[in-house]
Amino acid sequence: MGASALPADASVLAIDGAVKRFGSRTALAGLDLRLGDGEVFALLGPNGAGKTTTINLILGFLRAEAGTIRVCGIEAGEDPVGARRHVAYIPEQVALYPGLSGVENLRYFATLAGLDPSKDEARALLAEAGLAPEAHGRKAGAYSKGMRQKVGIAVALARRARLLLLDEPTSGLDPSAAADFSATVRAAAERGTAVLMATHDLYRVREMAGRVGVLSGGRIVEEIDPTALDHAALERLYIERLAEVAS
Ligand SMILES: Nc1ncnc2c1ncn2[C@@H]1O[C@H](COP(=O)(O)OP(=O)(O)OP(=O)(O)O)[C@@H](O)[C@H]1O
Repeated sequence: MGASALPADASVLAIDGAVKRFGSRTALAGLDLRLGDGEVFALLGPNGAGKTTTINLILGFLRAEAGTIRVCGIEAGEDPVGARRHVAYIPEQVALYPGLSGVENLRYFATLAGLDPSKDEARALLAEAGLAPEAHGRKAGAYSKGMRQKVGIAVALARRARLLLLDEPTSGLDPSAAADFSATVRAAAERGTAVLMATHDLYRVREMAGRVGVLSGGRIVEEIDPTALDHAALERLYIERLAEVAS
C-alpha cells in the first residue's frame, strides 16, 4: 500500500514498533502505522484490542516501552505538548459548556489554543464542520452527540490540526446522523486532514475510511481496502478476528 511506504518524516503519523504493557498485560505488541495527509484510517478491533492505548500514546498521555510514535516528525513521548499541537482529539462524548452556544463554545476553545476567531469566523468554521446555521446560536446543552462532535471538528479546523483522532465517532448516532457525520469526516480529509478513528462500526467504516486496520493482540494483523470488501466480508473478517482473541 502506497501510503504505508511513506518515509517517517513525510507522514503525519508514524508509529513504529510501539510496545505498551500494563503490568503483565501487553496492550500493544509492536504496532506499526503510517498515515499521510488526507488519509482516513479506521482502527477496527474488539474490546481490549488496544485502540484507546494507541490514542493515548499519540496524545503523549502514555509512553511506549519500545518503539516510536511521531506526529509530524515530533516524538510524542519526548515532546507531548509539541506533538499535541498538531492533533485534535474528539472523544466519544465531546464536552461543551451547556449554557454557551455553539459559536461561544468554539470561540472559547479556540482561545485556549491561542486563537481569537470573530463571531463570523466561528460561524464559518461551524458551517465547514457541517453544523446547520440555525444551531450556531443555540445553547450546546441541547445539542445531540453528532452536533457536539461537529463543534469539536470546528475547533480542530480553527487550530489547523493535521491529525484528527476520533474515538467511536458513530456509536449512539442514528443512521442519518451517522451518515451526516461521515460526510463531515470525509470533507475534513479532503481538505488534507489525516484521520485516525477507533471504531466497532462496520457499517460506517466503508463510507468513512480509505484504509482499515484490524487490531488484534496489540498489532495490526491485517490491513484492508474497505472498498474491496462488501459488508458481509468485512463482518466475517471482524468476527474471525474476534474469535481469535476469545480463543
Ligand atoms: N491503565 C490500564 N491498566 C491496566 N491495563 C490496561 C490499562 N489500560 C488498558 N489496559 C489493558 O490493555 C489492553 C488494551 O486496552 P485498550 O483500552 O487500549 O483497548 P480498546 O481496544 O480501546 O478497548 P475498548 O474497545 O473496550 O475501548 C486491555 O487488555 C486492557 O485491559
